[in-house]
Amino acid sequence: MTARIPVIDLGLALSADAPEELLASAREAAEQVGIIQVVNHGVPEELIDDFHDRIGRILALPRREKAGLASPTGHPYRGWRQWPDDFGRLELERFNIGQFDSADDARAAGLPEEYAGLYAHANVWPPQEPGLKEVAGLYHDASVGVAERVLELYARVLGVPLSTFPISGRPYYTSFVVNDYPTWTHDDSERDEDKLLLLEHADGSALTVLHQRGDYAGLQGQAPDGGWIPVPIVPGALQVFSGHILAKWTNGRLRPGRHRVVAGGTVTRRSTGVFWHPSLDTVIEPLAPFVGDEGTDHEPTLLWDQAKGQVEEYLQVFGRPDQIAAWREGRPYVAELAEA
Ligand SMILES: O=C(O)CCC(=O)C(=O)O
Ligand SMILES: [Fe+2]
Repeated sequence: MTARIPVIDLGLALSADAPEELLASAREAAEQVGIIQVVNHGVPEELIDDFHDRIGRILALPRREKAGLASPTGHPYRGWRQWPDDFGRLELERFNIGQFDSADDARAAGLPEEYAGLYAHANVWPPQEPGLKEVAGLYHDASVGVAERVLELYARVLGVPLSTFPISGRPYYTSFVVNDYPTWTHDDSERDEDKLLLLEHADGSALTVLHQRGDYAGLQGQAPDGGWIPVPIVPGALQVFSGHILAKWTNGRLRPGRHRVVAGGTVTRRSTGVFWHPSLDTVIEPLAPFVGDEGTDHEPTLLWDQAKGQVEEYLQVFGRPDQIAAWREGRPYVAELAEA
């Protein structure tokens, strides 16, 4: 059977009378690709539009003004940032929002002291868009609700109770990013591999809830045979990727959704991802119903051990020398771009 990325009516799929074929298509996609699109997902269209429009006004500001929205301390996951490729050509622009505005806010929300330092580098809230913070909060929370409902769907299609997954009663951990991809004017290669704006990867989350807008299917998901399946823009739909945590919980029964982004289209492509994880003190390991007689090859890992070193690891792999210097010295980093 050819792997597919279905569009699932989430409300219907979670209802008592969900059609069998709908549940089967969700299960097949989760087992084979790790990506679905969802509609009737419960996030109001006006909220998605409001967030999209507000962040769009920020991204449309002149570069000089946006440079003022870079993290004041060079944190790679706060505020505005541009990613040039090796030729200095703009590949991706991002606006990152931490789960809490500050370590104090994290403590006040009940995050144990040992983790509060993750939020020592404040969020950047653009003065140009005073309502952004509130709308971003609503959008984030609604996306978390979608992740929770998709996990409920996957529990259902796997035939296990939702309580199998260690997610209740403790604060979840999230990250939140807006991606803005330029149109690609540098060459007219026909090969997608020559026009990658975001390299293939699977997310480190349990589930990622994405919203995409543009005029072409730039997002692709990987099929079991290694081929790439376009994820078309379906108005109103959200995309949900299974991350490494879900794959590990299910002992590999559910596949982590590998995905990448290629250039194309005539307008800027934009996506917003909310990466949903269990609480930072969770030991991530295959869960009992998924471990048969043959056991598991997965070692247990503490989520905190993954989260605490994320910035250093990222900079070691991808950081440019001037970016690393800025971070070490606690000053903003704005990438050099080649002259257009
Ligand atoms: O832009 C997209 O569609 C995907 C973004 C993504 O994969 C990510 O931010 O991890
Ligand atoms: Fe991703």
